[in-house]
Amino acid sequence: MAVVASAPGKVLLTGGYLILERPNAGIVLSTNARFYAIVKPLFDQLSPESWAWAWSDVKLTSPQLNRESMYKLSLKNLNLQRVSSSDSGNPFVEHALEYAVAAANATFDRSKKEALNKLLLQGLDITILGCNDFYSYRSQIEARGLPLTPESLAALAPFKSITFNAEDDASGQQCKPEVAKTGLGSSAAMTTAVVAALLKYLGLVDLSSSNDKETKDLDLVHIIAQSAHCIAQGKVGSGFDVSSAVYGSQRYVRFSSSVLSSAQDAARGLPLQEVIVDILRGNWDHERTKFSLPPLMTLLLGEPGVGGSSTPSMVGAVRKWQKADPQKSQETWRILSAANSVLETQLKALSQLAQEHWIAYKSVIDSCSTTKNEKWLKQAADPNEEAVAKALLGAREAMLEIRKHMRQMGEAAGVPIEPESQTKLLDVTMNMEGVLLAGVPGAGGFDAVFAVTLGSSSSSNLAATWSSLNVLALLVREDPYGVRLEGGDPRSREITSGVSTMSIQ
Ligand SMILES: Nc1ncnc2c1ncn2[C@@H]1O[C@H](COP(=O)(O)OP(=O)(O)OP(=O)(O)O)[C@@H](O)[C@H]1O
Ligand SMILES: C[C@@](O)(CCOP(=O)(O)O)CC(=O)O
Repeated sequence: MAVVASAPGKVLLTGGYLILERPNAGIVLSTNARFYAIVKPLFDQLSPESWAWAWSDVKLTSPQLNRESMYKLSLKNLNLQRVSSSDSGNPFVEHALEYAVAAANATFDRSKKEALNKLLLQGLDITILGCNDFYSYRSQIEARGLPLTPESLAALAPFKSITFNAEDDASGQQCKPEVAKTGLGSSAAMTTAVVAALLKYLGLVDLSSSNDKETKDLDLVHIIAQSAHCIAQGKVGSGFDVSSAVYGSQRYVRFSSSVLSSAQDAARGLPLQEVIVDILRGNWDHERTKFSLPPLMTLLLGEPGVGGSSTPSMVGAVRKWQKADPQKSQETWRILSAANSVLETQLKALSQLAQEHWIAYKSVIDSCSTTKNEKWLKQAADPNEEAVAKALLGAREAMLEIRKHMRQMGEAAGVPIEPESQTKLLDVTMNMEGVLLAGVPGAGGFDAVFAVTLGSSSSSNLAATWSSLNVLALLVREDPYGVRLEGGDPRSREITSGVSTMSIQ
């Protein structure tokens, strides 16, 4: 029987770079863009000779990249060996598989281990699929002469094939990733979906109910996915992307990287069976608290160019600057950290006001949705409305402060964190009626920008303005849910629900 799990992509609203160091926090919103993993047996029945086999056959298919790889998984030392492939493999899925099987092996008693071996001898057939929102389709839309609008995106066939970035960029722009992506964290969502589907398939987690057991299950998915993701990436990032893929929107403080030191040793030859025990027993000290946008606010993403930026090279440059100019960099980080906290506090205050004074809250949001920010305070008719308007303006001020110092950090480190073209776009965006905030998410650069709009009409107005500025408004919205089990293959769901009236193949 097939198991299908999915995990969401993310947008880091605050905390880019700072979140790499404890105890700095970041606000991360998960999205309705999801990555799916389908796991099923490769063979219908156990072959009569299979009892003598010391390996499991694994097939990994990535239809959007037109890739298929075959592996052998040693049942003795749990290592995965690629035996044939149309490409260079997928380190994220490969590590996810090794770690998930090792976790089952380390946890199960003898009889469960025998059942596990039998299941593995039936082989594993893994398919991975990412929603279109993870990837850039701008070039195809432009090439077909279609308008740069969300409607053109909605007309694309679901799970469309992915554009690779050209290796030699004619513009000479550095930092381009392998596939043309929007910056939603495809590798973290992919790793998390694969780990969840495998742990469920192997019988280590349940994931179908919401109780204490569910939290324990999610914690297990998290530590396995986080370890596999770091090792596959070859670096220990802050982990906000994996955490939001597992638990959904949240305020996040990173784990201490020492928890992964033994996994890093594994990359240098320590047996996986030993490493996994350390990972399972490790002191995972990350903090996560519930956070989502206040009511009547919409998260929007706009893609200003094609292909996005590669985070690791930007992080490297910022770290170099921190070493070269500790005094200035500490000062910038202090200001950024304070501004991040103010934005968080104002958004929390708005959620609170919505809860306690809904009528005043709704009335202010409605009137602000059609007016520019200079008028927001003047429109407030009583103290409660004034409190709402003040919190909205406080959030804007904090965002402007964050942008200013992120820009300065980029200039000092010599990397385009908020490059000039993005600054112009964000300024126009933040000055529109009904727009609360706009910024570059995460590490910044040329990935899609985000905006938070107020009320119902302002998001379509913003999409239309972006389109006139040659910016493609994506279909992505905030969706606070993390990893989950799915009822079936998402491709059959798309077909049966007859999603789009017209499909661009
Ligand atoms: N549908 C897919 N099938 C197989 N591999 C994929 C798929 N989508 C993305 N990948 C792989 O995932 C990796 C993307 O990782 P990378 O860290 O560059 O981007 P990201 O996780 O989206 O980063 P960001 O947080 O900046 O968005 C690439 O190696 C890419 O080949
Ligand atoms: C720069 C950094 O703080 C954020 C990167 O975010 P993103 O991948 O650009 O969304 C790196 C990290 O947190 O791992």
